[in-house]
Amino acid sequence: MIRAIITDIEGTLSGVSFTREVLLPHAVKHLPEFVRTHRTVPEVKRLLADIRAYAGGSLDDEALMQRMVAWMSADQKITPLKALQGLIWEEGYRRGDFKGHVYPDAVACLRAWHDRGITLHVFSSGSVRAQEDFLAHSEAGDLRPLFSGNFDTRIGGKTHIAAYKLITERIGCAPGEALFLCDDTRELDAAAAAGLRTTLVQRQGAAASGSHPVVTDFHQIRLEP
Ligand SMILES: CSCCC(=O)C(=O)COP(=O)(O)O
Ligand SMILES: [Mg+2]
Repeated sequence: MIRAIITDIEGTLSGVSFTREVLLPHAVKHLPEFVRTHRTVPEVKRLLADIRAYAGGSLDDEALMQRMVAWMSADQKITPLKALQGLIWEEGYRRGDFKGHVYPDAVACLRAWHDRGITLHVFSSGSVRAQEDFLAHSEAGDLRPLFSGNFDTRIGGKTHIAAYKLITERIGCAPGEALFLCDDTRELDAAAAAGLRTTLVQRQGAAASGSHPVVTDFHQIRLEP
């Protein structure tokens, strides 16, 4: 029996184009000004130091800025970079520059599963803070009350089996009682290896499936074995 559902965001609950065409360009555009005005804020200072270390440690400020822009433009999922993006997006959501895109079928099913007593969780490369802002400012309103927990790559990489074991431990269910919904087969493979049930969400209806059940819409998701 499924007691917990864990969902990815980009490509699953939300369109890839929202990240690529709205969020990432926003972060790239506002990065220089954000760094200039926040570089002494302890959290930002620590994230910049972590990103510089990830880049090899030797880049000067200008080179680091160029590297961050290149990584963001390529949607690189680097944990401290994702955390920095989350801080930049927070201001964008607050100003009303955009709302989080969510597929209506996903919202309807999440509400129904929540009403049935299934707990809902997010596991995304976006930082927990970015996830919460996305849910709070979604096109369908504030979705945070539906969710019992959020996880980002600080718990482990999304292709790492250990991350899924830790998540189910934190949720307090057996791996086999959790269903992971995602658009990335490598992430689903890791979840399945950890013992979770899995479903591949292919919003574009593409062909590749492998060993995971495939849906194009949340209404097609089966919770029964
Ligand atoms: C709310 S996070 C915005 C999307 C994002 O930046 C991201 O990296 C999502 O990746 P996912 O793991 O959800 O595919
Ligand atoms: Mg995804």
